[in-house]
Formats: sequence, structure tokens, C-alpha cells
Amino acid sequence: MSDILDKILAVKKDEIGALKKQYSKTALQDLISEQSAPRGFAASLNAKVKAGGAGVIAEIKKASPSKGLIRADFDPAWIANEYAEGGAACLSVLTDVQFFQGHNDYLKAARSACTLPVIRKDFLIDALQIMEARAIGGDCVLLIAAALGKQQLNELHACARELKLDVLVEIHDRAELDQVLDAGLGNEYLLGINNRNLRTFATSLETTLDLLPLLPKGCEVVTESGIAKPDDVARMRDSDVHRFLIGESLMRQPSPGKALKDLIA
Ligand SMILES: O=C(O)c1ccccc1NCC(=O)[C@H](O)[C@H](O)COP(=O)(O)O
Repeated sequence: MSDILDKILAVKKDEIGALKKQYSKTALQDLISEQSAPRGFAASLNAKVKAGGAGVIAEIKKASPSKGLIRADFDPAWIANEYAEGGAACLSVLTDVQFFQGHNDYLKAARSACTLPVIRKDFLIDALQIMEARAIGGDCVLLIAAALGKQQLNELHACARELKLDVLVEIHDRAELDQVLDAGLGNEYLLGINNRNLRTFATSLETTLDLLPLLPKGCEVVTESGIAKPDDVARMRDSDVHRFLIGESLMRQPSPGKALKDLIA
């Protein structure tokens, strides 16, 4: 595991301890019962692709461990609308406070501002965090293979599906791909390939391209991180990758929606 993931997961363990003190399972179930049905996250992404477009999960990201502050002028509801108008299929909202300056309230604000489905982007290693994701209005959760064992992956995936959440399972390399394929998740997940090396923070689109021949047929793959230019999008689409998770390059522009439109035109 990388240093940064180690550090993040240590904080997450503390946060889970606090969450357990704050909410019983029943209390979270009560909050969940007040939520409307999740918006179909995978369905929205796949509909764009089926219509011949790029399926973009546009990320609302204020800061990151690799880049520090990315956008000082940060209004999640406004950014959500920009992304919706720019042609995003879905939103990704960072809810981690310590490393990404995110917040659960940002997810709520972004989702309320538009009709797009939203993934809770955080480091989830406990079923209570999955329940919390649903309780704050999330439509999808991220499961990072590098942070989870096979059994944990299986259990958290089952927990999410039971709550009618979609799941984006993220890998960085072949070993993590094997781990996911062995975890027995059926075909009910999107497979994210993260182009960011968590040791160096460098991004390389080759990470996605190199893993493509190893993926099972019919796999719904999302290429994540480091997509910044129309050429990057074209390169992926030429290799039959049509789903994208894009954050920083959009967040740095005055109009993230216009930037998205230009990127996928
Ligand atoms: O972004 C980081 O610095 C980072 C560091 C450590 C773990 C995860 C990290 N990023 C999470 C992500 O997956 C990205 O926010 C997402 O793929 C968008 O990437 P980008 O378009 O490069 O902002």
C-alpha cells in the first residue's frame, strides 16, 4: 500500500470510530428511509455511451493531496449546474475533509442543485460508511481495491447493492484487477482504472491502455485521473473506452461546464 493511502486509511479508521459513536445502524436506517430512491448512476453513464457520446463523471474537487488547493472559489451547487449544462452524465463529489477539503454537505448541495446522479468519492472501508453515503443522498459509492481485501470488497459491494447504490470499483494495476475478478462481484459494478500512481502521484493514460486487454468482455470501464485535453479523450475513445472520471482539469477553469463541453466536443 502507498504512504498516502496508509495515511488516509488511518484517518478513516478514526472517522469510522466517531461515526459509530454518533449513529447506530438503526439511526442510519431511519435517515436512509427519508431519502428518495437513488438516481441510476451506471444507467446515466451508460445511456450517454449508448447514444454515441462520452460518459463523463465530472468531479467536484476543491483540493487534493497531490496538488493542494485546486479551486478557491468553490460553490458545489453552482459547479454541479455547470457540469450538468456541460454534458456530464454523473457527478463525483469528494466528501473527505482532511485530504481533499471535501464535505458531506457538498454532496447534498450538488445533488439538490441538479438531476444528475452522484458518487460519494471517499475512502470507504466499513459498511457504516456505505450506509452514510446513502443517508446523505449518494447514488453510487467508490470501492478502492488497494484499500480492501477480497472478502471486504465482496461484503461492501453486497451492502451497497442491498441499499440500491451503484458501485465503482477502482484498480491501479493487474494485481488489483485479479483481486476484483476473484472477489465474485458478478457484473454489477463499473470498473474504474485510476491512472494516478499513488506513490509518485504521476498520471499516465498508459495505465488504462495497458490493462484493457486483460479485462473480461463486456466490462464497463471508466478511465480515471489525468484526463486534461481533447486528445486524451480521443485516445481513449479510439481504444473503445468511453467512460471518464475527470476532476482537476475542469475545476481549474473559470467555467467548468464550458471546459467539459470543449473537452468532449
Ligand atoms: O488526486 C489526488 O491527488 C489523489 C491522491 C491520492 C489518492 C487519490 C487521489 N485522487 C482521487 C481521484 O481518483 C481523482 O480525484 C479522480 O480520478 C479525478 O482525477 P483528476 O481528473 O486527475 O483530478
